[in-house]
Amino acid sequence: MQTYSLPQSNPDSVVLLQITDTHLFANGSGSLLGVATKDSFHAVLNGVDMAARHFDAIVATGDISQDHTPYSYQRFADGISRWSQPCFWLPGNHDFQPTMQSILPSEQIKPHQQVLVGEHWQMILLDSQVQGVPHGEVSATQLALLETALARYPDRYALILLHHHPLEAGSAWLDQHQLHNNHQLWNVIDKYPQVKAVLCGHIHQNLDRIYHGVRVLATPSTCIQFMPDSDDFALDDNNPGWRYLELTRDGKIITSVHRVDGDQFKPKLDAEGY
Ligand SMILES: Nc1ncnc2c1ncn2[C@@H]1O[C@@H]2COP(=O)(O)O[C@H]2[C@H]1O
Ligand SMILES: [Fe+2]
Repeated sequence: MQTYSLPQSNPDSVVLLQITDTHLFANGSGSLLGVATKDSFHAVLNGVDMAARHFDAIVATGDISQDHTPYSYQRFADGISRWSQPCFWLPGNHDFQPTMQSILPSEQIKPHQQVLVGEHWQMILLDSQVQGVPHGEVSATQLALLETALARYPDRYALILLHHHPLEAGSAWLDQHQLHNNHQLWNVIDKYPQVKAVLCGHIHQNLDRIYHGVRVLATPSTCIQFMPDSDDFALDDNNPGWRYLELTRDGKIITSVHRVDGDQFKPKLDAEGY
């Protein structure tokens, strides 16, 4: 497995910017439940620029595309090209990996699944996609890759990234689409105390829990948001957002979710859906 080394610009910590669930289309006016996802994606990019907070890398945790087209991925690449920081991405249930890879190699977007982050951390990006269905599974190959990475660097704190949530988020309609073999992921994690957090997307909402002694974080989409703790499908009128994660030299994670201003990205339930 190829490993990427991300240099540490600040001796005390490394900062990641997480962007997730962009659901982009080739067609610039492509919309999901009434929200033009290119526009909301760019509103998040502009929000990050307004925040003017330093970050060392971008992590994009899946559902980059809604229509599987190569150009939808090019839209993502063009959007983040305003920044020079490297981007690490992984597939969600809506992604189509052949076209996702068709825009690589790219100067900025890296295909690596293992990243040595500064001096004290590593991050491991997993593929939890099951072609054609919304739920996720981590294959034996992905579990072996994770275990190999963790065993290789016992002295580095570990952040595991994947698209699907590896625990019940609290909404029945959504939890049917969680990581179906999450017990197998947790069986591996339980063996490696250096794992500090699991970071995911998919549920289009802010989640921050401790599970098996590990922090589990999910982050708002850059387009529509799902209502937390709702057993039936329900949209939330919270705005699109992003997350910063500061990984400190002593293994702490300082994280915050931020959202765009205004109300131009409120979804419409009766609009065209998934
Ligand atoms: N009304 C619904 N009931 C159940 N699942 C849905 C509904 N609407 C969308 N989904 C699926 O649930 C998934 C959760 O988020 P995704 O964006 O991955 O894609 C979504 C759809 O595949
Ligand atoms: Fe998803």
